[in-house]
Amino acid sequence: MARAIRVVVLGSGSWGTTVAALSARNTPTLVWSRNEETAREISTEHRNRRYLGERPLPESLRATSDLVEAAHEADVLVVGVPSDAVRETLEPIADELRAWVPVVSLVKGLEPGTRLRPTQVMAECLPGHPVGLLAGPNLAGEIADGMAAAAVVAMQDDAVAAALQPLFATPRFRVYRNTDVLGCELGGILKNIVAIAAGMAEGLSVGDNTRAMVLSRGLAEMTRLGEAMGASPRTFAGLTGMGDLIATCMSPSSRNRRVGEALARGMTIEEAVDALGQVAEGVKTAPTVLELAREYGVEMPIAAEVAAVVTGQRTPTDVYRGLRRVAPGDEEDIV
Ligand SMILES: NC(=O)C1=CN([C@@H]2O[C@H](COP(=O)(O)OP(=O)(O)OC[C@H]3O[C@@H](n4cnc5c(N)ncnc54)[C@H](OP(=O)(O)O)[C@@H]3O)[C@@H](O)[C@H]2O)C=CC1
Ligand SMILES: O=C(CO)COP(=O)(O)O
Repeated sequence: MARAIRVVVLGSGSWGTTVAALSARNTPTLVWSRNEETAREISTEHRNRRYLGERPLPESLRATSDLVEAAHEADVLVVGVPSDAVRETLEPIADELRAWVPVVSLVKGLEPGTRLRPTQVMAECLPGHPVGLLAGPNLAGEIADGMAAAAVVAMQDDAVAAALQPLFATPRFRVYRNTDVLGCELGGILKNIVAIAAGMAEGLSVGDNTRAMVLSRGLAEMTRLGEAMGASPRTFAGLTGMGDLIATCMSPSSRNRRVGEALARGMTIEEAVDALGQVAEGVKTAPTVLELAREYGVEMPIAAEVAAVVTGQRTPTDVYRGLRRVAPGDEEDIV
């Protein structure tokens, strides 16, 4: 009998641990933490209290703080560290992985400096491995609580995606497939910026019409950039686009939305990020996305306002007062 596929998850934050817990229900799973104490807590107490409180983790889920040991075990490698830590995490294990181990990104931010998407960084660090992602409206706490949700495994090769699907799926976690890796990845990255705008709106107590405007115009500019870069516009209407945008902008537990709310209440960006104690990818990604928008000749007025606030050039109040700055054009003018 063939042995079971072994999944290794790099990163023991809220989402890395939650995905590892899903996978551990289906197949042997090991999570790597850079923190020895967190690895011990997961393996022996079946908890990750810093990120998931008292939620119990499967007893079968093992953890290690030895990155090379983790790499040696992987039949499938899942990467769940923040975007600015992907390269430094993967470079040391490039020669430790077996050939052709599929790499699945959970990461929703661009690499600062290079402007590369996480799957591009992964392909650079781990040449020859199939690289894709798992994304969708997946707030970690809700999934760790067993609430129903859905996600997408995006891989260029649909056969690889089909093999990965059952590793993460549970009766309450539906996993779809998509071959538009670029569109699925950009959806998860760009919605974080709109979520900061939605958080600012929340902190300023705007009306529901304003909330809806931010979401729908946010989706329009996400789609516009995605199509200019070569993604399918249809992807942005799905789970990884509109789905993730709605979940993140509506949920008080979204870290990106919470940063926006804190800014609207007068905190500086440094205070807002410190208070969070977890990653909010939209903060560093907003200025980087603007550079991409310029390169592709695409208008992204919401991202521009968010970038101006997170870099301290404007306040949330100025931004919402400044909604009139850009004259409205044709609504259908997506590209
Ligand atoms: N949380 C969620 O609901 C979802 C998150 N995501 C995405 O998943 C990615 C990971 O986020 P999430 O788990 O939420 O983040 P958290 O902030 O909850 O955890 C980050 C994890 O990465 C580790 N880490 C941070 N910096 C480094 C580094 N330089 N080298 C190695 N490890 C590092 C942290 O270790 P330590 O604890 O030691 O600091 C921690 O284990 C992000 O891109 C996020 O956007 C995607 C979908 C849902
Ligand atoms: O990506 C997420 C939900 O799908 C998590 O969003 P936050 O990082 O804003 O919490």
